[in-house]
Amino acid sequence: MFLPNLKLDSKDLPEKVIVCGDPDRAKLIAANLDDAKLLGQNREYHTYVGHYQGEYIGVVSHGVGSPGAAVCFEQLIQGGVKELIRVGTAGSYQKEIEPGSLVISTAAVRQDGLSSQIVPEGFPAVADITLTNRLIEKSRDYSIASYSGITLTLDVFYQGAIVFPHNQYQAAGVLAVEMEIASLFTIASIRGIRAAAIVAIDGYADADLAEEYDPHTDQMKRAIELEKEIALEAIAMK
Ligand SMILES: O=P(O)(O)O[C@H]1O[C@H](CO)[C@@H](O)[C@H]1O
Ligand SMILES: O=c1cc[nH]c(=O)[nH]1
Repeated sequence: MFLPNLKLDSKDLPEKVIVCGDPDRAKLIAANLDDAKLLGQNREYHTYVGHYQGEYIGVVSHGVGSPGAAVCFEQLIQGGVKELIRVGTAGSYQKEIEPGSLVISTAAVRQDGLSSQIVPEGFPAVADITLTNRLIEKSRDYSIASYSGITLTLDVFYQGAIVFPHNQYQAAGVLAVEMEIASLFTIASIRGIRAAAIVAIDGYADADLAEEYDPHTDQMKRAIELEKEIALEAIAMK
C-alpha cells in the first residue's frame, strides 16, 4: 500500500516504530540502528528503518502538533504498524520535575483539538500498559531522574488572548505538557494498536516560552540521548 503523506510503500514498514516530532531527532535515533536506511522523506515525515538488537524497527518524524502527527500515526497504522513509542520533549508542570529529566506518560489530558473530532468527550487517552511498563523498567537502568504519570496535550505553544488554566492541571498533579501524546493514545486505542510515550523535560510549561524555551541545551542533549536508548530497548523487547 502506498502511504501518500509519508511517501513510501508500506511493504517495507516494520511493525514496531519510534515516532518523534523533529526530523533531526529521527535521524539521531536511526543512527543507532544496524543497516539503517531512509525509506521515505516528504514534508515533516522522515522515515528510517533498520535493526536494533535483531528486531526490525522504524523511526519516523511527525512534526509539531496533533493534526499533522495524526496523519503520520494513521498512515503508519494503515501500513501495518502495531507498536508506536513517541520519543518527545515537554515542559514540566511540577517543580521537582526539573529540566533534563524524563517523564513517561501513563495517560494524557485531551486538550488537543484533533482527538475531540474523532472520539466523544470523556473518552480517555491512555497508554498501552505493557509498552509503558517496559519504558519504566528500562529507565531504571540509566542514571537520570525519571517519572511516570499523566501528561497534558495542548495545541497552544505561545499564549494568546485567552490564558490557559495551567494552574488547575498543576494542582491536579499533571506532570508535563506537550503537543501530540493524547492524539497518539486516542488513535492507537480506536485502531487497536499499542502506544506509549517518553519525553525529555526542557523547562517549565507555564513559563513565558517566548522568553525561556530552549530545547538545545547540553542538559537536553543528554536527556534526549537517554530517552532514545530507553525507547529503543523497550520497543525491541519481545
Ligand atoms: O520534541 P517534539 O517531539 O516535537 O515534542 C514537543 O516539541 C514541539 C514543540 O517545540 C511539539 O511537537 C511538542 O510536543
Ligand atoms: O509543548 C511543549 C514542548 C516543550 N516544552 C513546552 O513547554 N511545551
